[in-house]
Amino acid sequence: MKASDSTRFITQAKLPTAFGEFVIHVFEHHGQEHLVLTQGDFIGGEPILTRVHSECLTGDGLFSLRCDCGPQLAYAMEQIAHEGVGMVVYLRQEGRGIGLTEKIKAYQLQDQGLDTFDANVQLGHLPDGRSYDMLADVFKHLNVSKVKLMTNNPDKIRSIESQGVQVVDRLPIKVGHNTHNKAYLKTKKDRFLHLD
Ligand SMILES: Nc1nc2c(ncn2[C@@H]2O[C@H](COP(=O)(O)OP(=O)(O)OP(=O)(O)O)[C@@H](O)[C@H]2O)c(=O)[nH]1
Ligand SMILES: [Zn+2]
Repeated sequence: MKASDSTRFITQAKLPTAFGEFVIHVFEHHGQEHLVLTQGDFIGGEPILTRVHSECLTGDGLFSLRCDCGPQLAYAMEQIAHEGVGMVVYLRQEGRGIGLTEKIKAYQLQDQGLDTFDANVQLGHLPDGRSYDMLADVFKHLNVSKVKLMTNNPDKIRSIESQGVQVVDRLPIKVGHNTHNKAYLKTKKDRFLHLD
């Protein structure tokens, strides 16, 4: 790995939240900031309850019902607080890596009848343009080698394992279903092969 490919730890601070006190860690990879919220002490070798969450400004910050991101994030933080130990890796990969403006363009195409997969393709993007390469250094910095991963996305599990981190358990995360995101969630199962 070239030095420029590595993920650098920048700083950390306390972050009191509605779900208890976390520590927020800032990392930098290719000029992009990524965040990790941790709670509790990580004991080397213990599997850590983990959510690897992709940025969704509309869902995480603006209460959008088009997706399930906001409730998934809240659920993950709640579960971590319940366990007392865990982390949310918050990757700044808005719109599955295509960015906010392109995601809203994809929404416009979905308003016209395309599904989320085809909308990305029509705009000239991969259906899912995310990469998880930055995670190896992040996990190493935090001394995490095993995770209990909250996800329905099989790609995410494979990508994380390819970074040398063992996914010892996969915990489904099924919250935030509503009438507006019914088709979106069906497409995730049918075309992105998301798990139950
Ligand atoms: N391009 C695009 N991105 C979207 C759309 N809806 C949500 N996103 C983005 O998708 C990402 C979340 O991906 P999801 O497929 O919901 O979930 P996941 O992270 O793959 O899987 P889980 O771990 O099970 O939640 C976020 O970056 C959102 O901004 C959409 O219609 N088009
Ligand atoms: Zn979302």
